Amino acid sequence: MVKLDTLSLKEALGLALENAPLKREREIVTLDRALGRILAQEVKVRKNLPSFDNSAMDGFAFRYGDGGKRLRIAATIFAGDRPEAILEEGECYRIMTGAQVPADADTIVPIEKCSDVTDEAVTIPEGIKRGSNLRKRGEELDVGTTLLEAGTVLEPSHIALLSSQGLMAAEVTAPLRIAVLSSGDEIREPWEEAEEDEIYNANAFGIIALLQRYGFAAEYHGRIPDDRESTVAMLGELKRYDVIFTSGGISTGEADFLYEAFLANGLEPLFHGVNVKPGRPTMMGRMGRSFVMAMPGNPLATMLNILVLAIPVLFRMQGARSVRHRRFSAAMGEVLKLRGGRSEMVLGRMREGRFFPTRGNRYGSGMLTPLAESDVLAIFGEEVRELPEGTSIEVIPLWDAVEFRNDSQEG
Ligand SMILES: Nc1nc2c(c(=O)[nH]1)N[C@H]1C(S)=C(S)[C@@H](COP(=O)(O)OP(=O)(O)OC[C@H]3O[C@@H](n4cnc5c(N)ncnc54)[C@H](O)[C@@H]3O)O[C@H]1N2
Ligand code: MOO
Repeated sequence: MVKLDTLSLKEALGLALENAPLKREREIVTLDRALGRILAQEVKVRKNLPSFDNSAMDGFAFRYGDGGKRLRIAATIFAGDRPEAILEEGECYRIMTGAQVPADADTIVPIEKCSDVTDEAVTIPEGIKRGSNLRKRGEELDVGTTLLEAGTVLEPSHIALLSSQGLMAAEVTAPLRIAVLSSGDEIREPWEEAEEDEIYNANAFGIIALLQRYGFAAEYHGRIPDDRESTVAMLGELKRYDVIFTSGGISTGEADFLYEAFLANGLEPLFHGVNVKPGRPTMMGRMGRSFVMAMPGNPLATMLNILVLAIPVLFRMQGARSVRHRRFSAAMGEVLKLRGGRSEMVLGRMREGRFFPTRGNRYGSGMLTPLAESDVLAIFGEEVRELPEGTSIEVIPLWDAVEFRNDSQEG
């Protein structure tokens, strides 16, 4: 019989992040397909932003020293014009937003701040600061500097930045190939007929959807057979996948031979057993070039451990430069007592900055409904036994649980 490890959640996550193999293959995608993909190489600035001095306002461009004077309008400059510098003494330009500012003007005042505006002349107010409303060439981005680093997870802002550089495609890491399998004699697929003593497969499609939520595509590979030999054979066929998810059959029970079947296929386990509730039997390791993540059968345990342990690892494998759980501070909305001795994941809902444990934290890891009633997750350490109302804690939003940063801290 297998004896489970008692790694802390933090140690388990650390081990997995360190040891999960990186996806090396790359591909080029057009920017309309690049959202959520991960840059495979640094992109440098190739066009200054802005690329010419221009006006931030519809108004008048003048020499700073002429503030407070009445000036003749020498020319009107529109966006797209290529104006010459033609100012004589006592003159200014009428200028539109985004239009080039000639070198002989250095300050811009919006039209609504001026007085006595006619077609020929304008009175500029006093006290306008030198350089006001002038967007200088290169002030935002300078040619040759780094625009985006390798490992950036492309957000809408990044797509806009790449487009601003005249780029229409990006080199990103190829998507991870992910297989999902389930195990258990009692499991029937949703399209099969389940007797009273059989249960429908909730995990496989829950897992696939959870992965999709975070931008990963997975294929359902079916049920693991009930006997040892065919299981060994089936796992042996999975080596073309980068990641293999299973749910169930990984605990210490008589019928839980999944672990041995992985070992028979060359699995090098990183850990089997995490000191967390729920999720105790979770196992991860490398099998050839594949990374195996065997999750517990209990549906809630599977979903929460994928969120907490698997999603950050997938981002790392996919090439993300840094990934961590997104955490918000909150206050306990009511007292919470815990058993202690094991980290505990507690589902809850937020109301006005306060955290309310779902059903007073009285539910089992075999259930699914608590997840549907919750929007955040709090994780408490092994030493925590009581959290009085008002205690400040951190919560992870369930459906937006990761963030990407430059610093290398994970959590
Ligand atoms: N002696 C011990 N027994 C158990 C321990 C332990 O440490 N010592 N851990 C318990 C914990 S915690 C969990 S979690 C379960 C996990 O066991 P397995 O990963 O081997 O999972 P199964 O026994 O196969 O299934 C558990 C439970 O989940 C249901 N299940 C499985 N797959 C699905 C699916 N695809 N869709 C819906 N439901 C599924 C299954 O019917 C069982 O009810 O072990 C405890 N026991
Ligand atoms: O820890 Mo088990 O994973 O309670 O459900």
